[in-house]
Amino acid sequence: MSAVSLRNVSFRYPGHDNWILNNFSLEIKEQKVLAIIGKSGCGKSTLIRLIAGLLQPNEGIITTQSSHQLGMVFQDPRLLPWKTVFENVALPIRNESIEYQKRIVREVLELVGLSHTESYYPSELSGGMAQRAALARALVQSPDILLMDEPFGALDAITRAQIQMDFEKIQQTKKMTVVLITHEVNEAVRLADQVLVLGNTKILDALSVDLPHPRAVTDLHVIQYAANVLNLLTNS
Ligand SMILES: Nc1ncnc2c1ncn2[C@@H]1O[C@H](COP(=O)(O)OP(=O)(O)OP(=O)(O)O)[C@@H](O)[C@H]1O
Repeated sequence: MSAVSLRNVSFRYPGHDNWILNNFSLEIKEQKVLAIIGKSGCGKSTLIRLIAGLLQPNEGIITTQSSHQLGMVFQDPRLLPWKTVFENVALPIRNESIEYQKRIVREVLELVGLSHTESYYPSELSGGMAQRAALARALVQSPDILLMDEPFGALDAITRAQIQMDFEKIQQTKKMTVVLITHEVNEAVRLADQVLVLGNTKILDALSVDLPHPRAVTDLHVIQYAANVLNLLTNS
């Protein structure tokens, strides 16, 4: 079953001649992680903005199952500096009762390993902690679909590996439909069920990653899949 479906979608930015997507079709399967990888400027962020409904296609149809709740995580955490971690994470549910906010925010903060930072301000967080807070803010509405645009791209290698491992665990419990944009082949293979290689205006290749979770980047099978993706990418 598809959570999101794109049928013959074409898109170009207003005032620009070049098509970013041209007659593009894609089925995003429910509860699976789809990683999108591709050269800089090929249209990955544009694709995610179209799925989020932040941009409208010039042609074609994008359908998201109507009951689905969308969450988004960007490369930068985009926390409000004058609000505490609790208040930032609670923002999407600020109209709910305080009791409800407390219960849910504490639940997601625990999930991302930030229980101790409830009253911190963003300036008191490390880059990895801030990104965890951004993830918590996206999880607070229990999204069925999580759109992630290079969510761990600005983090150092060790922090990134830790947050990937935690995200893998969260995904194993929550079973969201995830679209993950990444430049990191290892990250794609570690987290995704399917890796798409995007080229100018179209999908160049797709690879299913048929390995059990949790996956270690040092696992020989993971290394083999990563080599295959790298191969597709360099030949694209
Ligand atoms: N608001 C905009 N107006 C006009 N053109 C844009 C706009 N945003 C992006 N583009 C162009 O669309 C193309 C695709 O951009 P997009 O950001 O989707 O690529 P990307 O694959 O996500 O790149 P990167 O990996 O570098 O983040 C690029 O040529 C870019 O210059």
